[in-house]
Amino acid sequence: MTRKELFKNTLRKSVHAWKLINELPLSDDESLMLRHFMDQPGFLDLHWRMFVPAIKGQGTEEQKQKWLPLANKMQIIGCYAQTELGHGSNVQGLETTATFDPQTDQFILHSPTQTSSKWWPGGLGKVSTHAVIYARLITDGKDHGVHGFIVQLRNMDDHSPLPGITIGDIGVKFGNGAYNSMDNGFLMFDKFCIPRDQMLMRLSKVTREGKYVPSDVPRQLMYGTMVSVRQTIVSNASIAMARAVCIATRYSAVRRQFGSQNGGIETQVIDYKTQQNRLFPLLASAYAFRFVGEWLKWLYTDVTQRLEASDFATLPEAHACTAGLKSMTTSATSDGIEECRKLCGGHGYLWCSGLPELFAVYVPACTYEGDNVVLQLQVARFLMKTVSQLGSGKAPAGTTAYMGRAKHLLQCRSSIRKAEDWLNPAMVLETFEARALRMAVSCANNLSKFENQEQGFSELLADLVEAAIAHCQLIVVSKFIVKLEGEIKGKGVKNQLKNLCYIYALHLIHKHLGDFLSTNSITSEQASLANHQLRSLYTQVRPNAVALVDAFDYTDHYLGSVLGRYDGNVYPKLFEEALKDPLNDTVVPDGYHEYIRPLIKQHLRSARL
Ligand SMILES: CCCCC/C=C\C/C=C\C/C=C\C/C=C\C/C=C\CCCCC(=O)SCCNC(=O)CCNC(=O)[C@H](O)C(C)(C)COP(=O)(O)OP(=O)(O)OC[C@H]1O[C@@H](n2cnc3c(N)ncnc32)[C@H](O)[C@@H]1OP(=O)(O)O
Ligand SMILES: Cc1cc2nc3c(=O)[nH]c(=O)nc-3n(C[C@H](O)[C@H](O)[C@H](O)COP(=O)(O)OP(=O)(O)OC[C@H]3O[C@@H](n4cnc5c(N)ncnc54)[C@H](O)[C@@H]3O)c2cc1C
Repeated sequence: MTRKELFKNTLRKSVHAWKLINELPLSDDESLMLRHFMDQPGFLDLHWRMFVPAIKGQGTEEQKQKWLPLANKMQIIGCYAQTELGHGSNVQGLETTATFDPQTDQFILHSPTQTSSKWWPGGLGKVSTHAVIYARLITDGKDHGVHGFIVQLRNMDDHSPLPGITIGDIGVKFGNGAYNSMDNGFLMFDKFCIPRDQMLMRLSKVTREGKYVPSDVPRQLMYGTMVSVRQTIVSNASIAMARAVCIATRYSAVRRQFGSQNGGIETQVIDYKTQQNRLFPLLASAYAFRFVGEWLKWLYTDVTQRLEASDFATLPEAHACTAGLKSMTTSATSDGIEECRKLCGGHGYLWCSGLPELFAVYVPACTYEGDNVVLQLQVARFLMKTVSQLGSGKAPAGTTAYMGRAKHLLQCRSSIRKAEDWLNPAMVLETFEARALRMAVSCANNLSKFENQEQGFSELLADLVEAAIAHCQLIVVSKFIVKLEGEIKGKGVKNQLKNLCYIYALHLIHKHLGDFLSTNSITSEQASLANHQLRSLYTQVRPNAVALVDAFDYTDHYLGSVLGRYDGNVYPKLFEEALKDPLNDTVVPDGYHEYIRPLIKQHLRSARL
C-alpha cells in the first residue's frame, strides 16, 4: 500500500473495531485483545491510552463530566501533544506558552519559535479533533512551568484546522508499513485562545482573577499518563518478543543444515548449541517479561488506589519501576527481534518472514514514552537516593528492600559449589542482589567524590545506567521466581517454567559477566559452573521448545510469517509468496526494452568489433 492507502485502511480498521466493541459489546480486556489483532498503530492508541487517561488523571470532576462522555463515545477524538521539535525528553524544557488573559478569561496558546512546534504526537497529524496540549503556564508575566490543557484543533463540521492553528503529518518513518499507519503530527499555535476552564485543573488552578493556585499534591502527578502507558508497554514487550521467538523457534525446528550421515537427513538447526544459546534466552525473556508485566500491572493498580487516598509514598517507586522496566524490556525486545531475524538466516530477511515488519513497528518503543537511557537515569537517581538514605533509619521498601540488607550483601560470598546450585532460587537471587547493590553503592561512592553532585552525576552517567539496568534485571528475575512459588496449573508446566527462569537468570550472568566478576558477586569458577548449568538447561528445554512457543497461542494470521507457520510447511509457501510478487507478474520485466536490452546489445556490438 502507498502511505495514503495504508493510512486510510487503518482508519477503516479502527472504525470497524470501534463498531464491534459497541455492537458485540466487548469488555475493556476484550477490546485490548482486539487492538492486538488489529495489529497496526493508529489514532485509537493515543485516544484511549493517553488522551482519555490524561483527562481522567488531571481533570477536575467538572472537566471529567464535560469531556469524558464525549471522548468515551468518540464524539471527539483526542491525542497527547507533549513533545516538541526541540524538546522531547526534557519536558520542563518545552517552549509552547499558555498565557492567561484576565480581560477575556482565556489562555492564549502560542508557539514562539520553530522548535516549539509540537512534533511527533500520534493521531495529531490528520485525525484528532482535540488534544491534551502541554505548555508553559504564564500568569501576570510569571512562568509556572508546564501544565496540561484541553484544546480543540479542528472544526467539527468539515475537519479543517481552526484559525490560529497550523497542523500536518511529520512524514514517512522507518520501515515500509510499520508505524506509517499512524499520523504523527506537527502543530503550531498563533495566539490561539481557549477558555480558562480548559486548563486541566485537578493539580493546580488559575482563578478568574488570574491567580495561580499551586497544587498541594506532587507536581509529578502531571506525568501520570506516561507512568500508565509505560506499564502497559512492558506487557506489550512480552507479546512482541514471544511473536519473534515463536517464528524463530518453529523455523529452527524446520530448517536443516549440515550433519548428514551416509546421505541421511541433515541436522535441525535448533539442535546446534549456538542456536540454543541465542534462541532459548529470548524464549525465557518472553515468559519473564510477561510475569513482570503482570506484577507491574498490580503495582500500578496499587499506587493508583493509594493516590486516590492521597498516599503518595509509593509514587517514586512506581515511577522508577515503570520507567526502568519499560526501558529494559523494550531494549531487550528490539534486540531480540533482530536476533530472531538472524536466527532464521537469509529467509529471515524476507518480508514474508514477518520479522522485518515486526522490528520496524516495534523499535520506536525504545524511544517513545521516554528514551530508554533517559528513563534508566531516572532509576539511577532513585537508587542513589535510596543508597544515600541507608543507615538513616528509613528502611528501603518494595523493590529496593534488598538494600536494607546492605551490610550482608556487600560482604557475602556466593556459596555456589556445583552447577546444580545455580538452580537454587535463594542463591541466584542473592547473586543478583549483591551485584545490583554493589554497582549502586560503587556509583554512590564515586559520586561522593565530587563536590558538585550534579556534575558528578553527569560524569558517571554510563556507570549509573549500568547500575540501573542491574537493578531492573534483579526485579525481573525475582518476579519470575515469585511466580514459580505460586500455583501453576498443568502437569509438568512448573518444571518447564523453572527451566526458563534459570535460563533467563544464568544467561544474564553470562552476558554481564564483567559486572558479576568485578563486583566479586561470583568467582570465575562459579561463572563457568553457571555456563555448564545453562547448557544442561538448554538440553532440557530443547524437546519442549516448540510446545513452549505454541503455548503463546498465536494464529498463523496473527504471526504473518511463512517461516513461523504452525504446520511447518515452509518451503512450498515461500515459493507461493515469491510468485505473488508483482515483479513476477511478467516473465520479462518492465524496463527490459528500455535499459537491459540496449545494454546487452551494446556489449554484443563491441564484442563483434
Ligand atoms: C503495534 C504492532 C505490533 C507489534 C507490537 C506488539 C504488540 C503491541 C500491541 C499493542 C500496542 C498497543 C499499545 C501500546 C501502548 C501504548 C503506546 C501507544 C503509543 C505510544 C505513544 C507514545 C507517546 C509518547 O511518547 S508521549 C511523550 C513521552 N515523553 C516522555 O516520556 C518524556 C520523558 N521525560 C520525562 O518523563 C521527564 O522529563 C523526566 C526525564 C522524568 C525528567 O522530568 P523532570 O520534571 O525534569 O524531573 P526531574 O528529573 O527533575 O525529577 C523531578 C522529580 O520527579 C520525579 N519524577 C519524574 N517523572 C516522574 C513520574 N512520571 N512520576 C513520578 N515521579 C516522577 C523524579 O523521580 C524526581 O523525583 P525526586 O525529586 O528525585 O524525588
Ligand atoms: C513513534 C513515535 C511516537 C511518538 N508519539 C508521541 C506522542 O503521541 N506524543 C508525544 O508527545 N510524543 C510522542 N513521541 C515523542 C517521544 O516521546 C520522544 O521522541 C521521546 O520522548 C524522546 O525524546 P527526544 O526525541 O527528544 O529524544 P532526545 O532527548 O533528543 O534523545 C536523543 C539522544 O540524546 C540522549 N539524551 C537525551 N537527554 C539525555 C540526558 N539527560 N542524559 C543522557 N542522554 C540523553 C538520548 O539517550 C538519545 O540518545 C513519539 C515518538 C515516536 C518515535
